[in-house]
Amino acid sequence: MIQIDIRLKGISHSYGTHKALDGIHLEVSQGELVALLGPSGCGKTTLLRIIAGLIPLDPGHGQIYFGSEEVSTWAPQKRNAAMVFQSYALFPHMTVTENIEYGLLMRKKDAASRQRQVSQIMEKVQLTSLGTRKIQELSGGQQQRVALARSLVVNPDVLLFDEPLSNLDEKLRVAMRQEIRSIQKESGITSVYVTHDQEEAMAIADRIVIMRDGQILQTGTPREVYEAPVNRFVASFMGECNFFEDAHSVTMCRPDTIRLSAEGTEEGTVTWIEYLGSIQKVKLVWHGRELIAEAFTKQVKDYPFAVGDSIRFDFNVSEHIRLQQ
Ligand SMILES: Nc1ncnc2c1ncn2[C@@H]1O[C@H](COP(=O)(O)OP(=O)(O)OP(=O)(O)O)[C@@H](O)[C@H]1O
Repeated sequence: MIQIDIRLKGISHSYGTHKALDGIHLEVSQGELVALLGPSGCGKTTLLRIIAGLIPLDPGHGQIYFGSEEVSTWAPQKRNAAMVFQSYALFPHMTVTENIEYGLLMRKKDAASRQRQVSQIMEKVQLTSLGTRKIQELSGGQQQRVALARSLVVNPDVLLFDEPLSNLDEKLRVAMRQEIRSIQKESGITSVYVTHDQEEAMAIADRIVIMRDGQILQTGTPREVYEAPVNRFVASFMGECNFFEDAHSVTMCRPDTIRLSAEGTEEGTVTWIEYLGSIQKVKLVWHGRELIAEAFTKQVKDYPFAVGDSIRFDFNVSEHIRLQQ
């Protein structure tokens, strides 16, 4: 297959007077999966729909390239991009096979190649045994798999995911995101994946794009945006943090870098404990300010504490991350 990259240059979009996207520059490499992550209303869906061609790009509001082709004004069908939605958008009265075959029929493929391509894809997403079932006879996870198969079968150059897992329960979401990740890697289709779930983005993406108010704040690998966030917003969006501020700078540390131990040189008072199985979250007051720490439950067994106790801990200031204000 031919792998293509996606390049977005200076994309802007307004709904009436509201500027939903403001000069977005982004490159997605061949075979890469990039997640667009940000709070509700930051412009993720608008950007995805512009890439798909479902929202036309106004003249002078940027350019979109798929490989060496500028596709900015192309109709959605011509772009050969497939979308996977949270609402599945399947035909309920048709069988699994018919749903998957639909895109090939529209492209006027002959019966033999339709059958071959449909059965290959059904095997890949483990639907072979469910081919004759109607959509309403499937679970949410199985329906999502049909949606994925239906997108893959037409051999798209680009896969666009719009919060595909948000209708599923937690366990299924985790299983499906691993499946999507491995199918995407195996097929090597350049992909953009919209989510507002930071953990999902970290698990699935090669790189994460953090957006706010129609702009990109940071782009990086999951590790980069978690461990080296550029500012407070990105730091907080990627996980809990303790901020330290003086007149000249802001630094932060993640809760797991505060080490609770009887030998610790600092001392605080425990105000709150959240038991989460293998780890426990602990709030403590230290020199009049609140810190959030995290400890492995097996370590807590060696150094037990309760709310109201005085607790010892260490944190290494040299490990703190310096932020732009
Ligand atoms: N059709 C529309 N008409 C007017 N405003 C819109 C329209 N669609 C989206 N918006 C506004 O544009 C901004 C960006 O919306 P968009 O749907 O792209 O955000 P999002 O990051 O995908 O949010 P969510 O996570 O809630 O889906 C929001 O402020 C939204 O209210």
